[in-house]
Amino acid sequence: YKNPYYAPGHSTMVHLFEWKWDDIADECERFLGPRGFGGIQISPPNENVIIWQYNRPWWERYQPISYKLVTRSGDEQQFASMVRRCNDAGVRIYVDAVINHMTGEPRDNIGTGGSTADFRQWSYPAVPYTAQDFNWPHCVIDGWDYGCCPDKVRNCELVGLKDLNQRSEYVRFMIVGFMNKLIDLGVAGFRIDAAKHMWPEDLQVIYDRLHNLNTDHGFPSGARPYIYQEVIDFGNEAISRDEYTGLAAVTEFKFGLELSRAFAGGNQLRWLNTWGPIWGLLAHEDALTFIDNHDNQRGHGGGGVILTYKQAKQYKGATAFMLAHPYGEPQIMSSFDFTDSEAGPPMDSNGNIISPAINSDNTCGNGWVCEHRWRQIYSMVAFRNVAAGTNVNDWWDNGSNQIAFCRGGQAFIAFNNDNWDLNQNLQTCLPAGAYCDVISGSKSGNSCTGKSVTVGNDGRAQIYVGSHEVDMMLAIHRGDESRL
Ligand SMILES: O=C(/C=C/c1ccc(O)c(O)c1)N[C@@H](Cc1ccc(O)cc1)C(=O)NCCCOc1c(-c2ccc(O)c(O)c2)oc2cc(O)cc(O)c2c1=O
Ligand SMILES: [Ca+2]
Repeated sequence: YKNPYYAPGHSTMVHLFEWKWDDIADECERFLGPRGFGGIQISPPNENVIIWQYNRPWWERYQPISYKLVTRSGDEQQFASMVRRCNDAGVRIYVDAVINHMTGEPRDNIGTGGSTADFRQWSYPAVPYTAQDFNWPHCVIDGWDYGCCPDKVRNCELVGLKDLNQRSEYVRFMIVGFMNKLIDLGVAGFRIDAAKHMWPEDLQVIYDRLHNLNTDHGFPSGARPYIYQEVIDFGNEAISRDEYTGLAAVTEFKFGLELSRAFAGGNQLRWLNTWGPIWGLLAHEDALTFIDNHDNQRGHGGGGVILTYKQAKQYKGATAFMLAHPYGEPQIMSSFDFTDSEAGPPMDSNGNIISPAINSDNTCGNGWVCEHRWRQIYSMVAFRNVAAGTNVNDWWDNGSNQIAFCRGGQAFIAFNNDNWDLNQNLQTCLPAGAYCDVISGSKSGNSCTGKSVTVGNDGRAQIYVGSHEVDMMLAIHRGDESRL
């Protein structure tokens, strides 16, 4: 359950938060496939309750009302078409699976597929679930339960959301049926939402009943789904993410916290020369890593200050480090612009999601940020692909916030987060020749729109990153995007 099964030459997952299925399929063909992205995390594809009371908040999609594949992102036919088109473009699909709970008790009683429920009777006829399928006696998790009482965190209701009993054979049957339908449609795996709120032994039973990935979508026979479990754990709760790493991968929330601290200036970059498990991070094969996610970019989920698209220079620096370093399985957040942390995606007066506009310079409009389309970010996906299979070597730092390292003999990157210029003759580990810096520009024909770097026969080059430049890093590699 720890192998994403990316297509050869592809890496890196992007969370296309709240995107519609037709737009995702287009993005796979016109951008993500050609740029070597490995996969996409999509928003929950099953029917959720409609919450107009808070003007369609983003979190309404985390309140299931049925397992019908009908949401504001599209219907079952559009979902199937997206998976087919993306797999054909070499881009995998991972589903955000909300299986811990159903809805709370919202004011309105109608789902995105027209289903209704009787929340107060724990009755969801569109599944169907009835009261016997939920944990009993009904209780709500309160703050101190996280510190004292694992049983309550699993068996009571998370913020009042009706808590399913995954020990029930019927509930397991319905959840497994929902997930196997998605696997048979060609998805490559799942994010398990709120995994901390479910018993590991119940999850193990569910995972083991999942089908192998569909070989008609290019997966090897016998391939198991890639599963990464959302366990928000900063080490101060009774439940530890270590209870879940034996089952499948786990979201590594400390990763984004530590890199945000380093790139926001709270910790010197030189300390990153030991980046990896000795920082208290999960083992490499267990870790789904990210700077920010849909929840903590809005300040929820505990921890500390997290860099987002709103701190562009530092965010691009931290993201470049995430993609340049071999540790973990990285995920890039792709957001819509927001000031209100509850706000849902751009929508028209009927509540239909507005598609991202693609501008002439390949950035997004209509309120979509599309971090994955920022040159400094997509260029680092190509960097990561070229560097696959190599380690970090030839680390250099200036004792504070100027660092540089190679990836084998394939790629080189330098960062400058000090208030003075980086201007050093450094070992790039690359063959002699000319390279385009893929951060300040790109290769165009046989010239560079940004900086160019000349590497000598000894692999060394003069590396310059001014402290006032738009970006804090310079990256070159042996791939076509950089090598002249
Ligand atoms: O802010 C939110 C939603 C947050 C959220 C949603 C999906 C996630 O995957 C997530 O990690 C957080 N929801 C708002 C509004 C809200 C929604 C429903 C409700 O009954 C009450 C309020 C909110 O203020 N929520 C309370 C703080 C965030 O508490 C939530 C957590 C959560 C936060 C920190 C933890 O350490 C933890 O173990 C769980 O997970 C969810 C998972 C869900 O599937 C649906 C949820 O409503 C929530 C969820 O409310
Ligand atoms: Ca639960």
